[in-house]
Amino acid sequence: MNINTVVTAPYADQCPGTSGLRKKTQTFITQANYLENYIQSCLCVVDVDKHQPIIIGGDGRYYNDIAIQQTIRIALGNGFTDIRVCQRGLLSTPACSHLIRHCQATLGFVFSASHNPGGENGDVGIKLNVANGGPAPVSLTDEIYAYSQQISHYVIADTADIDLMDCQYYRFGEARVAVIDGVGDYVKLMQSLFDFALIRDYLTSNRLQFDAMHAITGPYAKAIFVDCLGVDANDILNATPLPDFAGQHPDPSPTTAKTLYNTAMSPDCPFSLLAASDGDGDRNMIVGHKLFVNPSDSLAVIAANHTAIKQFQSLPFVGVARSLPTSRAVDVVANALGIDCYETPTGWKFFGNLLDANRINLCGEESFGTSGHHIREKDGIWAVLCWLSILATQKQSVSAVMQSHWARFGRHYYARYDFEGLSVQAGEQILADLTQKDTKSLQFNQQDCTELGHFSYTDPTNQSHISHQGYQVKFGESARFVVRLSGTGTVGATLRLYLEVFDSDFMQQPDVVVAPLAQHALAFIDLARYHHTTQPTAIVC
Ligand SMILES: O=P([O-])(O)O[C@H]1O[C@H](COP(=O)(O)O)[C@@H](O)[C@H](O)[C@H]1O
Ligand SMILES: [Mg+2]
Repeated sequence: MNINTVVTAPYADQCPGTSGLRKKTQTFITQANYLENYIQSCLCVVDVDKHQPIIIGGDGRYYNDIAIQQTIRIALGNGFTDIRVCQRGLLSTPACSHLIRHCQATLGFVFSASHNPGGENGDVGIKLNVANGGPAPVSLTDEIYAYSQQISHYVIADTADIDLMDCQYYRFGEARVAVIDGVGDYVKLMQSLFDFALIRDYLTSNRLQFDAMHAITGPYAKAIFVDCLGVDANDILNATPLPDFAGQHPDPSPTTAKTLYNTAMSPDCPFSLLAASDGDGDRNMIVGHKLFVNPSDSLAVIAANHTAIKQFQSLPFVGVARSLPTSRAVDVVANALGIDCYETPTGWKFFGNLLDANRINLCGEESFGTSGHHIREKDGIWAVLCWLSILATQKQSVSAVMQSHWARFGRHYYARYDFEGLSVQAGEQILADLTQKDTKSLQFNQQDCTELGHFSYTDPTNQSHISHQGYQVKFGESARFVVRLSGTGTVGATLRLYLEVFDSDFMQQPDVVVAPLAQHALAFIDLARYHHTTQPTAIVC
């Protein structure tokens, strides 16, 4: 095996966002060494035993094949001797997290831009996960970025493409590249965490519809829902991963998973539970007949019903965590259970240390992410299995489960308004100017503002500190809004406004309840000064 050293030069824009490096596909295609620079930077900085396994896969999107083959060559060039690549290159983010832990790997790459569109004109991303199975922490991504800014060369093996169709080994001197099954170990993990007999029995008289959105969860959904749990294969929509996701946006939301959502809202919907996952399989959307379950509520319901889930039956249920903009519905449950509840910045990487320290068993985010201590990533299919376990145990519909939850704990009405297409400068200016606001007379529904400011977080396990993670305005326990900039886009800036209003009357329309708070927040931000419209481009409600 020949190893070549290739001279290169830095790209200024290789700073990772909320979840890895995400750019337009064309950035990777047209800019020489763009991928290679970043992979080399990661491998130089990680400081791991090169004889331990590393895992490589992706969500099946356009450019995955090139990224995977080049990463194998660069890993070989850098002296890694145990490289494990998934069959056909297919690996979901949660399955990668599990494989890392299961094989005692030191790191894993998932090539995915998550819920962002794929194809030649879509997006490509590089997610790097570390030895605990979780996303690389900020300290590491900062170092990777710093390395990428002074890179002068990368090292690459002169080897042919590996055939990824079948599971087999390839030897290169003392190094081995193994093509492994990316699905089987994850299926075994799910079988160990849930009572499959209970769920299977429930599904003999109740139907699940699942939308894999032409993305990575198709093979996992077939193996779990169809082969193990007896779901009709026709009830798994868009189950074959396609490089361009059939031109769709692989985002599990009411607007993008439209067919499934419309089925749920139709009077004669035959399904008890409808669900979807995103490009790389870590997000989930849960819908019942005529009821969209807000992700923040989903987290609270799973916490309140954790005893219905086998995974949570054998260990003490000690704590939960949510990101700042996620509603406080789970806080109320944690309070009732007498357990800890942590508030972290947006991004799954902030949950890892809490999970490693056994401070929490369950965590989630408003952005359609939920997971437990079984891995260090959010997990779309796992969340669906949690809901199936709850429905099978309670023997009630999704809306009955929600109504009894709200009757007990009250309801946190919630919405997220997204304003896309801002310039980066305008986005940053809005957040900067919030600091200057006069807030003395700020009130909502006769309630004074009780707290406001930029959110900072000190990780209680290692005291690492991070500031400016979103601006929060609180009106006691009764209402709150948060403003932050998205960290997952690839063009311009997206401003997100998160709105939360608590009411014990749970039968109102969420959009109606949050509308006055939205007006209040938009006036506070003074969005019209920075952007041509105050109409959101998308509302998740
Ligand atoms: O894209 P994913 O599924 O990896 O999701 C990523 O981004 C989300 C926020 O996105 P934004 O910064 O745009 O609000 C985070 O909540 C999530 O932890 C992170 O993994
Ligand atoms: Mg994702």
